[in-house]
Amino acid sequence: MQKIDVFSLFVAMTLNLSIMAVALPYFMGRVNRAARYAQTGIVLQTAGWIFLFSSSAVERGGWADHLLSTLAMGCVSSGMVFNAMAFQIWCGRKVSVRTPIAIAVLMTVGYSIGFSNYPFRVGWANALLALQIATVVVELCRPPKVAVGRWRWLLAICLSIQMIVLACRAVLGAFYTAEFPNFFGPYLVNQIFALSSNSMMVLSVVAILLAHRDEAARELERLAMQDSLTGALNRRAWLLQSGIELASSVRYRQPIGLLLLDLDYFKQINDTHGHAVGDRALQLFVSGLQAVSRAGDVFCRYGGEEFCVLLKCATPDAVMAYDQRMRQWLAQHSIQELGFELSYSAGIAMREHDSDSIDTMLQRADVALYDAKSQGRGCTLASPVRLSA
Ligand SMILES: Nc1nc2c(ncn2[C@@H]2O[C@H](COP(=O)(O)OP(=O)(O)OP(=O)(O)O)[C@@H](O)[C@H]2O)c(=O)[nH]1
Repeated sequence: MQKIDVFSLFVAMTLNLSIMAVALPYFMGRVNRAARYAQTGIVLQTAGWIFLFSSSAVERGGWADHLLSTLAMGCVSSGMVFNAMAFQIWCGRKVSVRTPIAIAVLMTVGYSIGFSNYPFRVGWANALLALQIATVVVELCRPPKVAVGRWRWLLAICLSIQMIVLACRAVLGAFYTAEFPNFFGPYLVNQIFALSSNSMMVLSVVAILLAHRDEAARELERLAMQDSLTGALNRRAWLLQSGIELASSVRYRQPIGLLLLDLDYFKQINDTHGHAVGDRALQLFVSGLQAVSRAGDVFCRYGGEEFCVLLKCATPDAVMAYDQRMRQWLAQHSIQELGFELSYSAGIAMREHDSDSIDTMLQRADVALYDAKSQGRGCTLASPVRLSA
């Protein structure tokens, strides 16, 4: 252990961090907010270490040492804030980093004020950095809001190790100053710190790349399931989910209904008001479906200006009630938001036999919809009976 050269280990780590700080943005290309935060975190950590090295090259305790060391503390702690923001987004949470920011400010200001007192500044900086990391570890251990991979535990372990070593350095620096007079000296805790910092840095970057890959996979899945204009499920995703719901309705002997809705004279809307207004009408229609849907109702943009809703545990009356709520919602909102009345025709199909599939129900709903169009539009039919107007 005596042969381990702390200074060289930290130089190697800073060099690797610097390469990463430059290479990651270049190789990751255009990335979203979380990855940008993580990259910024790495850049700040790198800057922190460079300042720390620079401070060891100037007169010890002088103004340059004071300035460079304070900048180092500010960069390292704010780097952790950016990392914390990235981790929160990757865990599907809202960004909330008031505590890590408060600790970063408190640590940097306290460090600068107490700079001339070595035991104080070492104890203070290391203890608060350990505390800041603890808040990030706690966040990582909370159940995430989206499905995330094992990178979360990898990061939690890496950060916990860093936190323990920092806490040890805080105690040694503050209370055993004579045996621990500087950062790069050949002391056991420095050697452990240098070794763990090196390996944890490599593992943390691996975890960050894994988190980024996870997020990209989630985004691809979302794009594959969602209609990009309206945010509603697309036909493929709806068919998948509807198949499952239909099977479950057979298994538990529950009624299930399907409503196929088609906007009236939509070509005319596009021709008269322009394509952008047509797009807004589609988005408004989906807002309406969202507003009137209840738990268990699954809707999608089936294609063009056609939408489909599957209503679980719904009798024909419940499907009609849904249709009425939607017509009321449109009557209240369309003129106000679009400047004209938006109406639709619809067809209803209930599951009649255990052997019914979504396809057969869609065919029946389509026949009813065709009849509704033929009868003048703006109404809902469940073939062969006209149910509403
Ligand atoms: N703005 C916009 N228009 C779309 C989109 N998708 C399909 N359309 C248009 O929707 C129109 C559908 O026209 P039709 O099938 O004749 O339907 P319609 O005019 O509503 O006629 P009826 O259904 O019989 O009342 C076409 O002009 C399509 O170009 C879209 O994403 N945005």
